[in-house]
Amino acid sequence: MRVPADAEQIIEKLNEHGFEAYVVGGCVRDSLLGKEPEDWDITTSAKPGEVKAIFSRTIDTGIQHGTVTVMLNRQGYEVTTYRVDGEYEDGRHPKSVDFTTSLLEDLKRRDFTINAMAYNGREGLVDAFGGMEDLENRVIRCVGSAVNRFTEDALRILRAVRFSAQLDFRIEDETYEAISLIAPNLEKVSKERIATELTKLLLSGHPEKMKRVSDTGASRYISEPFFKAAVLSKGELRPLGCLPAVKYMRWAGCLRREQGETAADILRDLKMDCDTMDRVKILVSRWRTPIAAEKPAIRRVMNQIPGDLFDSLLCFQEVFAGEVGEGYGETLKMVKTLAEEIREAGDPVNLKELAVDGRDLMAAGMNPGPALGKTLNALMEQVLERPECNERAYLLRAAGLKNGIKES
Ligand SMILES: Nc1ccn([C@@H]2O[C@H](COP(=O)(O)OP(=O)(O)OP(=O)(O)O)[C@@H](O)[C@H]2O)c(=O)n1
Repeated sequence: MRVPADAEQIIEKLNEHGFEAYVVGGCVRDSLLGKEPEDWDITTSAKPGEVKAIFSRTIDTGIQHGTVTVMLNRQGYEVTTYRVDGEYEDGRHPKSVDFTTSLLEDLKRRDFTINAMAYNGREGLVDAFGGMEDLENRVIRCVGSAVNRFTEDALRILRAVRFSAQLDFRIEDETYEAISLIAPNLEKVSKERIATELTKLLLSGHPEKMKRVSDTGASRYISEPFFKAAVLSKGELRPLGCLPAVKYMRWAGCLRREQGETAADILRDLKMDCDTMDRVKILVSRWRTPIAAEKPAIRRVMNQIPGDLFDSLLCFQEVFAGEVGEGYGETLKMVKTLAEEIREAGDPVNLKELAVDGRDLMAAGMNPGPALGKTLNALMEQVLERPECNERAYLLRAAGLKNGIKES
């Protein structure tokens, strides 16, 4: 396994001071799968205070959970003391923590065999629970008793489905059975943690595995409104994988049968960020409406939604073209070509690009107030229809104002 030089250095330094240290968890799993790990976590026999005494630059990112971040070459490495923990309170950290002096004890309390391997240059791979075999057989299996692992942290139920979707692994029988049994505990897990897992699942290569969550009955304890609204039939979920792996696109795909407002409410309940919520709302409320293959109609849509969302909308409609209407795929091709031409020509599609603004109208004699906004919108409407009208003198005349007052 190729461990980055910085992580090696941290392990060696801990060794020099008489402590054990290994890279552990997701980074070991991903390396063995030939993927580049996002971050390298280190587990050690050193207590947080001892870690801090050894390294010159550290941050107390989770000292109460035994985690100290060691900074090396502007990169942060989470160094966590061997621990055996109780309930989890967020994705990585338990509420309470008991330290242990044994690597095996630490590995034993981890969720899945594929996540319970450690490695260092001296000892090689430490794989006490058959993680490597499960990686080879493409299996998600809890370490030891699945009931116990899920009882320690019910979010692990969703993690099991999420890893099976990310890696395209099957869930081993005992683990699968324990899901239904412990699922009621999901009711106590915070919405934020749940939403993070659901997002990872939706962004995975197999978002259709979301169906697993309802098959096991776990959906009932997560978000009734979401699972009621979500398109969950396997065939209908599969196209989600054709959408770009962009958070709001995948959520919108899953909630596409809903009204925009309802979709937003569901996401609000899951404590989703506002930007995602707004984008999902726009996509969900607009995607079923076909766009006519005519430039004014296209410019109007460009005017109505934020710039970067226009392409997302077309992409979304492309994936679900059959659901928009028969033959819509062909129309969409023309829409795309015309949209390209609109952009190349630099046609004005929003108020900022209009050749007059509120100040121009006031300088030409208009009083401030709602009428001014209405006039600007009416002028915009004209320009969306005929972009060649986007000329100051023409627009002022069209607004019923005398041209040139501003200059005089
Ligand atoms: N509820 C949890 C969360 C984490 N872990 C352990 O902590 C490691 C790191 O957790 P995390 O960073 O959340 O997951 P990764 O496995 O690294 O995967 P990803 O980064 O894709 O979430 C996991 O590999 C696993 O050993 C666990 O046992 N139970």
